[in-house]
Amino acid sequence: MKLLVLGAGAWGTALAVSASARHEVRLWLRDAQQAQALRAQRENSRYLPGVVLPAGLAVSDAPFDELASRVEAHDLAIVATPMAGLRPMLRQLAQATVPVAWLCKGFESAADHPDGLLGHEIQAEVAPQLKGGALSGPSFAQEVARGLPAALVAASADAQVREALVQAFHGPALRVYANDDLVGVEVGGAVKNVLAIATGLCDGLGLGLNARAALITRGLSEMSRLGVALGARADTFTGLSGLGDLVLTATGDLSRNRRVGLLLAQGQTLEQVLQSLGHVAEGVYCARAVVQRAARLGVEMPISAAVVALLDGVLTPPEAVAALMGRLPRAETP
Ligand SMILES: NC(=O)C1=CN([C@@H]2O[C@H](COP(=O)(O)OP(=O)(O)OC[C@H]3O[C@@H](n4cnc5c(N)ncnc54)[C@H](O)[C@@H]3O)[C@@H](O)[C@H]2O)C=CC1
Ligand SMILES: O=C(CO)COP(=O)(O)O
Repeated sequence: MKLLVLGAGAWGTALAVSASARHEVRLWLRDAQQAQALRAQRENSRYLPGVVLPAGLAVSDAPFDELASRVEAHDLAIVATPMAGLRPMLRQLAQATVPVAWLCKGFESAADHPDGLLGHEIQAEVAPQLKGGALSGPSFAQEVARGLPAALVAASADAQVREALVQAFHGPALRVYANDDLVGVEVGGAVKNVLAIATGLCDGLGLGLNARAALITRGLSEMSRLGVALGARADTFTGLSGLGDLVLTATGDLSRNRRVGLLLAQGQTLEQVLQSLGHVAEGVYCARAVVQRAARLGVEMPISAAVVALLDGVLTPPEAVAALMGRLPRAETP
């Protein structure tokens, strides 16, 4: 297959490296200088240091407005930008006839769009003809790039997109499962980032393993409630993009979202935390949209709401914990 990966952060680069073993892959960057550095060093030292780019992996810095025509020379295009770049990219690719899948996990930030849309909702607005879908699931870029085993989920309402993703990325170290519940897969990928901030905070404050297990379990419950209200299937949330990615991101120290919580617990300001990360932490940008969409649907999301209050500086870390622990007793609902 011929694959075009649009965006060379940690995850786009890792997947391009992984797929290069079996396919012809072109990795596109918007920054010509960075592209030149990748070609010269055969390494993405800014976003994925220590991983050699295979000789067969091509690096492109074609102008953004030429992407629409260039994409047609490929069998599949992967949008590997953060959520903030998805809308402009899908608008650019709106006429593409080849399948297009995105990797970003989030709701569009309330700062970028008042409705806080998921990827497939953005697509419906700006590229309704496109054959679109999402590749998600528990997968730290550094491990996938090193060829360690992982399992992903290829989600789309369109079987052609699911099949293209499986054909492109399923291999000896990556299992790719198909799922037609795109809403559920996207909600799982988005909400787990917000919950990972909460779990990082919990661990950073030294609240113990019991508290962490409670947060993950009740977090999964609020993720599923929102997803089902948005039209997802409940069982998607016990799958790779729900429970799977929640466990990985909430407990794995490679997670940038978890790190946000850990560093806030140490007393750093959000600005200091974001400066030190050097990568995107989508939970920071979409937490407010998660809570606002939930509120419009009458869905209670107390953990996510506490994260928003923390990020806004309305509550300190101990106050956020007190707000959650001080809630009235209630029946355990899934
Ligand atoms: N790193 C990981 O292990 C995984 C990341 N993801 C998701 O993939 C998406 C990208 O994450 P990473 O590659 O890790 O991010 P990163 O922070 O490593 O790199 C971001 C890349 O996007 C580019 N970029 C930033 N803003 C942009 C914009 N507005 N338009 C176009 N390009 C833009 C940057 O130049 C950089 O190349 C995120 O939504 C993340 O949640 C999903 C699975 C695993
Ligand atoms: O989505 C991820 C793993 O599946 C990466 O999580 P972070 O963005 O928190 O690093």
